[in-house]
Amino acid sequence: MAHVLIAEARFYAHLNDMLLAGARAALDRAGHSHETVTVPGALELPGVIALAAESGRFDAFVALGVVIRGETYHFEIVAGESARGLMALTMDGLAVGNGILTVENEAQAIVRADASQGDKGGDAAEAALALLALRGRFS
Ligand SMILES: Nc1c(NC[C@H](O)[C@H](O)[C@H](O)CO)[nH]c(=O)[nH]c1=O
Ligand SMILES: CC(=O)[C@@H](O)COP(=O)(O)O
Repeated sequence: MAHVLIAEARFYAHLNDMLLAGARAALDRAGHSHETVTVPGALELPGVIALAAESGRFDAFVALGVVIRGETYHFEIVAGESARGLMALTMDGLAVGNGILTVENEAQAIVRADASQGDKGGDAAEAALALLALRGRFS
Protein backbone atom coordinates (compact mmCIF):
# COMPACT_ATOMS: atom_id res chain seq x y z
CA MET A 1 0.00 0.00 0.00
CA ALA A 2 1.28 3.46 -0.90
CA HIS A 3 0.72 6.67 1.03
CA VAL A 4 -0.22 9.47 -1.35
CA LEU A 5 -0.37 13.22 -0.85
CA ILE A 6 -3.12 15.08 -2.65
CA ALA A 7 -2.11 18.75 -3.01
CA GLU A 8 -5.09 20.89 -3.95
CA ALA A 9 -5.38 24.55 -4.89
CA ARG A 10 -8.57 26.14 -3.55
CA PHE A 11 -8.75 28.98 -6.09
CA TYR A 12 -12.06 27.64 -7.39
CA ALA A 13 -13.32 25.68 -4.37
CA HIS A 14 -16.47 24.23 -5.93
CA LEU A 15 -14.58 22.93 -8.95
CA ASN A 16 -11.75 21.58 -6.88
CA ASP A 17 -14.19 19.65 -4.71
CA MET A 18 -15.09 17.62 -7.80
CA LEU A 19 -11.46 16.93 -8.65
CA LEU A 20 -10.83 15.93 -5.05
CA ALA A 21 -13.74 13.51 -5.00
CA GLY A 22 -12.44 11.78 -8.12
CA ALA A 23 -8.86 11.58 -6.88
CA ARG A 24 -9.84 10.25 -3.47
CA ALA A 25 -12.16 7.66 -5.00
CA ALA A 26 -9.43 6.43 -7.36
CA LEU A 27 -6.93 6.06 -4.51
CA ASP A 28 -9.51 4.32 -2.33
CA ARG A 29 -10.38 1.93 -5.17
CA ALA A 30 -6.71 1.08 -5.57
CA GLY A 31 -6.37 0.47 -1.83
CA HIS A 32 -3.95 3.29 -1.01
CA SER A 33 -3.98 5.65 1.95
CA HIS A 34 -3.91 9.39 1.35
CA GLU A 35 -3.99 12.79 2.94
CA THR A 36 -4.72 16.22 1.56
CA VAL A 37 -2.95 19.54 1.81
CA THR A 38 -4.52 22.79 0.59
CA VAL A 39 -2.79 25.79 -1.00
CA PRO A 40 -4.30 29.04 -2.32
CA GLY A 41 -3.60 28.62 -6.04
CA ALA A 42 -2.04 26.45 -8.71
CA LEU A 43 1.26 28.33 -8.52
CA GLU A 44 1.77 27.01 -4.98
CA LEU A 45 1.29 23.34 -5.94
CA PRO A 46 4.86 22.53 -7.04
CA GLY A 47 6.25 24.24 -3.95
CA VAL A 48 4.11 22.40 -1.46
CA ILE A 49 4.85 19.07 -3.13
CA ALA A 50 8.58 19.82 -2.99
CA LEU A 51 8.29 20.63 0.72
CA ALA A 52 6.24 17.50 1.44
CA ALA A 53 8.64 15.30 -0.51
CA GLU A 54 11.44 16.34 1.84
CA SER A 55 9.54 14.72 4.70
CA GLY A 56 9.94 11.30 3.07
CA ARG A 57 6.41 10.39 4.18
CA PHE A 58 4.81 10.09 0.75
CA ASP A 59 5.20 7.61 -2.09
CA ALA A 60 3.34 9.64 -4.69
CA PHE A 61 1.68 13.02 -5.22
CA VAL A 62 -1.45 14.26 -6.94
CA ALA A 63 -1.74 17.96 -7.84
CA LEU A 64 -5.28 19.29 -8.30
CA GLY A 65 -6.34 22.75 -9.40
CA VAL A 66 -8.28 24.75 -11.94
CA VAL A 67 -6.91 27.63 -14.00
CA ILE A 68 -9.47 29.57 -16.02
CA ARG A 69 -8.37 32.06 -18.64
CA GLY A 70 -8.99 35.68 -17.71
CA GLU A 71 -8.28 38.87 -19.62
CA THR A 72 -4.52 39.07 -19.22
CA TYR A 73 -1.31 37.13 -19.72
CA HIS A 74 -1.65 35.88 -16.13
CA PHE A 75 -3.35 32.71 -17.40
CA GLU A 76 -0.22 31.71 -19.31
CA ILE A 77 1.92 32.28 -16.23
CA VAL A 78 -0.27 30.26 -13.85
CA ALA A 79 -1.02 27.45 -16.32
CA GLY A 80 2.48 27.17 -17.71
CA GLU A 81 4.52 27.64 -14.57
CA SER A 82 2.45 25.25 -12.45
CA ALA A 83 2.85 22.55 -15.11
CA ARG A 84 6.55 23.34 -15.49
CA GLY A 85 7.05 23.06 -11.73
CA LEU A 86 5.30 19.70 -11.56
CA MET A 87 7.27 18.42 -14.52
CA ALA A 88 10.52 19.45 -12.85
CA LEU A 89 9.54 17.42 -9.79
CA THR A 90 8.69 14.46 -12.02
CA MET A 91 12.08 14.69 -13.71
CA ASP A 92 13.66 14.67 -10.26
CA GLY A 93 12.11 11.24 -9.76
CA LEU A 94 8.91 12.02 -7.86
CA ALA A 95 5.73 10.19 -8.85
CA VAL A 96 3.46 13.16 -9.58
CA GLY A 97 0.08 13.18 -11.32
CA ASN A 98 -0.91 16.52 -12.86
CA GLY A 99 -4.60 17.23 -12.31
CA ILE A 100 -4.49 20.96 -12.96
CA LEU A 101 -7.19 21.89 -15.47
CA THR A 102 -6.32 24.78 -17.77
CA VAL A 103 -9.54 25.86 -19.41
CA GLU A 104 -11.32 28.72 -21.13
CA ASN A 105 -14.39 28.81 -18.90
CA GLU A 106 -16.22 27.21 -16.00
CA ALA A 107 -18.34 24.97 -18.23
CA GLN A 108 -15.20 23.33 -19.62
CA ALA A 109 -13.91 22.87 -16.08
CA ILE A 110 -17.08 21.19 -14.81
CA VAL A 111 -17.15 18.59 -17.57
CA ARG A 112 -13.54 17.69 -16.83
CA ALA A 113 -13.62 17.88 -13.02
CA ASP A 114 -16.87 15.98 -12.41
CA ALA A 115 -15.96 12.44 -11.38
CA SER A 116 -18.95 11.08 -13.31
CA GLN A 117 -17.81 12.82 -16.51
CA GLY A 118 -14.16 13.61 -17.31
CA ASP A 119 -12.84 12.62 -13.87
CA LYS A 120 -9.49 14.35 -14.35
CA GLY A 121 -8.86 14.10 -10.61
CA GLY A 122 -9.15 10.33 -10.82
CA ASP A 123 -6.96 10.30 -13.93
CA ALA A 124 -4.24 12.29 -12.13
CA ALA A 125 -4.31 9.88 -9.18
CA GLU A 126 -3.99 6.93 -11.53
CA ALA A 127 -1.10 8.63 -13.35
CA ALA A 128 0.76 9.13 -10.06
CA LEU A 129 0.25 5.46 -9.19
CA ALA A 130 1.43 4.41 -12.64
CA LEU A 131 4.66 6.37 -12.20
CA LEU A 132 5.12 4.90 -8.74
CA ALA A 133 4.79 1.38 -10.15
CA LEU A 134 7.32 2.18 -12.89
CA ARG A 135 9.76 3.55 -10.35
CA GLY A 136 9.55 0.21 -8.57
CA ARG A 137 10.23 -1.60 -11.85
CA PHE A 138 13.33 0.45 -12.70
CA SER A 139 14.90 0.74 -9.27
N1 LIG B 1 -5.74 32.78 -11.60
C1 LIG B 1 -5.63 31.59 -10.98
C2 LIG B 1 -4.75 31.42 -9.91
N2 LIG B 1 -4.00 32.47 -9.49
C3 LIG B 1 -3.35 32.49 -8.22
C4 LIG B 1 -1.96 31.88 -8.24
O1 LIG B 1 -2.03 30.48 -8.40
C5 LIG B 1 -1.25 32.16 -6.94
O2 LIG B 1 -1.97 31.62 -5.86
C6 LIG B 1 -1.02 33.64 -6.68
O3 LIG B 1 -0.37 34.23 -7.77
C7 LIG B 1 -0.16 33.85 -5.42
O4 LIG B 1 1.11 33.23 -5.56
N3 LIG B 1 -4.65 30.22 -9.30
C8 LIG B 1 -5.42 29.14 -9.71
O5 LIG B 1 -5.31 28.04 -9.14
N4 LIG B 1 -6.29 29.30 -10.75
C9 LIG B 1 -6.40 30.49 -11.40
O6 LIG B 1 -7.22 30.59 -12.34
C1 LIG C 1 -5.54 32.71 -14.36
C2 LIG C 1 -6.18 33.89 -14.94
O1 LIG C 1 -5.94 34.22 -16.05
C3 LIG C 1 -7.16 34.71 -14.18
O2 LIG C 1 -7.60 34.20 -12.97
C4 LIG C 1 -6.65 36.08 -14.04
O3 LIG C 1 -7.58 36.90 -14.67
P1 LIG C 1 -7.17 38.27 -15.39
O4 LIG C 1 -6.21 37.92 -16.48
O5 LIG C 1 -8.48 38.77 -15.90
O6 LIG C 1 -6.56 39.13 -14.33
